[in-house]
Amino acid sequence: MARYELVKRSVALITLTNPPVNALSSAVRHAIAKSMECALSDPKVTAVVICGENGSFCGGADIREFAGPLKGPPLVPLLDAIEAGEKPVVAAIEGVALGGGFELALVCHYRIAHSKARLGLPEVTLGILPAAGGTQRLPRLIGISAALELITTGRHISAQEALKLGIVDQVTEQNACEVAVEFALRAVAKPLLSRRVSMPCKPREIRSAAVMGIKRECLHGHEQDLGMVPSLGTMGRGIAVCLARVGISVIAVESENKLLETGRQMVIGMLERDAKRRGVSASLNLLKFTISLQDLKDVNLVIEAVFEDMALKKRVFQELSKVCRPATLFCTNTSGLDVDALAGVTDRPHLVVGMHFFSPAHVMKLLEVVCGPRSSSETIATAMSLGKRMGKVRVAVGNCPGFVGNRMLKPYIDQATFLLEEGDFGFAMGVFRMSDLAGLDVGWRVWKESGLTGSDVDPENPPRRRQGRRYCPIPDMVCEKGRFGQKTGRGWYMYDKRGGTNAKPDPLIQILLETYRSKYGIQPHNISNQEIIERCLFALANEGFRILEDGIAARPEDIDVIYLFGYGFPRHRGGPMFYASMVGLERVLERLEHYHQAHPDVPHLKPSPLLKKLVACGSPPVQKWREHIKTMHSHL
Ligand SMILES: CC(C)(COP(=O)(O)OP(=O)(O)OC[C@H]1O[C@@H](n2cnc3c(N)ncnc32)[C@H](O)[C@@H]1OP(=O)(O)O)[C@@H](O)C(=O)NCCC(=O)NCCSC(=O)/C=C/CCCCCCCCCCCCC(=O)O
Repeated sequence: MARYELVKRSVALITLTNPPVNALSSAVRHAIAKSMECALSDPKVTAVVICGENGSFCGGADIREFAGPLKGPPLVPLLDAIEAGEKPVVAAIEGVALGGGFELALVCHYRIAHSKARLGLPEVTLGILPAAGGTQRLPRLIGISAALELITTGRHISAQEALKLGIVDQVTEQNACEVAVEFALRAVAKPLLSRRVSMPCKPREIRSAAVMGIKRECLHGHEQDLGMVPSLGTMGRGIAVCLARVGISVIAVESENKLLETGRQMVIGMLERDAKRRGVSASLNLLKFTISLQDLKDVNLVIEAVFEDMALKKRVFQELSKVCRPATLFCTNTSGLDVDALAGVTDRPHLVVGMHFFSPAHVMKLLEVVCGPRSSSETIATAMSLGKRMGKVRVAVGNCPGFVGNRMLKPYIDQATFLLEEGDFGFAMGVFRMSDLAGLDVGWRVWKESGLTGSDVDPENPPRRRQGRRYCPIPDMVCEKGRFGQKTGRGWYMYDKRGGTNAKPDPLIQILLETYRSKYGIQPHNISNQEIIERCLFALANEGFRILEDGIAARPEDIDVIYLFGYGFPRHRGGPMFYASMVGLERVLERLEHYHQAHPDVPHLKPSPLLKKLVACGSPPVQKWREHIKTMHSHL
């Protein structure tokens, strides 16, 4: 009922032999179980291929046995054992893989299909469910909506459709079995964890973590450890508190005893206040403070929270690679830098992931887990699970400048400053308060690094244009006056003291604006509330559509969660993407087209192709947008 042979010296070839369609009769199930046992226990065997005789993989349950009592080995444990095995198993699908046959293919770690093959779960046509794992594995492999459609219709799909959906790994015109054998040989050294469809990648248990921060001004310092001074900054302190209060032992890194003592007292104070509020005792025994990087040699995971500077972060990661165990995970707390570039300087790019905490880290709920192209599934799962343990709302996002939240801020802030330049709406908009809170120097530094402002800009360049598009230099002018927001007591608003939160309009900003407008001959005009809202929020959502197209966020709901929990988007509006759907995608498109026509030098106002596509498809509800997105990131 199944033939077992060794091919290419190391591949166990299991051929189902139950004509006419190699259905899973009791004898076939028995033979598969025996063959798998042989293959897994034979040291000569490094990989397995399962195929069917006479050009048919497997037609599912043997309908000839339906009339009698159920007998023979149950299918589910057999399939689970194939999937859990430590040797790669490849399904070579010719003819049909239906019902239990398809479920057998789903437990194999790879699937090769002949171009004429057909796959499907026809159980519904028999009045039953694909209960040998089909209802669980298929949605995990291709997503709930695509799987539901196949399960509830029972329709057969072609090999080409299966490839498009991500069910098979390769379609071939040649002998599928021969192709699968070659494929299996190449799969031998590869990790199997992420290929087991039913098992979401298991996160590692994190018992000890290190948090390190380094002050910006120490970038060019000359301390012994890193050639710079580690310091427990605001983010580092917040992260250390989050870790300790959920029972993870923390080593906090400092560079000198004075800074160490200050950081220690602040973290302990925060933990004690937190414990008092929650009526528990503070877990101070979990904390260790050190000035020696060598103390990190045994930790499971490091969260680097140094100043937002690529060169500095790279140096830190190079040093950490030398000190830490090869299996230690490296997380970078960055609000927008390239996680993969950092991974590239380490000896373990697959163990590097971004953890974008929001300040103050022990209060703010949101955590963007930034998946670099080389971050392994286990690394991502560990960061997600650690975030869960820390009580965070976690969203896995892709790696691009600013990730999701901060990338979307750019068009939003741009619109707010253009509106400020053009018109007279006072300072009623949240974006200016938010910028003062975050620190105006943060964006200023990013614009400088990207050549939008600063000494790299050609003096001949028109002041209100950069890189071929409209630019508003007013934020630079504010920063040039040393007005960095709340922390300096002056920004877009004035505050009663440094670090004060009581914002008042500042007549000096009004004067700055008037001088600026008269210099450039700008006639201020009244701008309606509607235009302010539309330009800011539709530009924000438009970037969200681009993020979805680029595969940086897996679904619109993720973007909404980021904006609700990290950026204070009004809850009752549901987030920028839901808001756009409530306004009506047609209306959003029409207004963006209108504003882009009026401001052709602002590319962010140009409607994104996905928005246009959704409108062309009749503006489906948010939950259905995913079906119209081409790029899918399997690890998000
Ligand atoms: C598409 C087809 C496969 C082929 O179509 P076509 O090319 O047009 O040819 P046909 O003329 O239709 O068929 C050719 C011949 O093949 C026979 N045939 C087809 N399918 C089967 C089959 N599944 N079993 C047996 N024989 C089959 C057909 O009768 C023809 O024969 P003949 O020439 O007339 O002699 C098409 O045929 C097709 O669509 N087939 C049906 C596919 C199907 O519905 N499959 C079943 C789906 S349900 C399923 O798979 C469920 C799986 C659950 C697990 C099953 C395992 C059993 C577990 C029980 C264990 C319990 C033990 C418990 C013990 C304990 O715990 O105590």
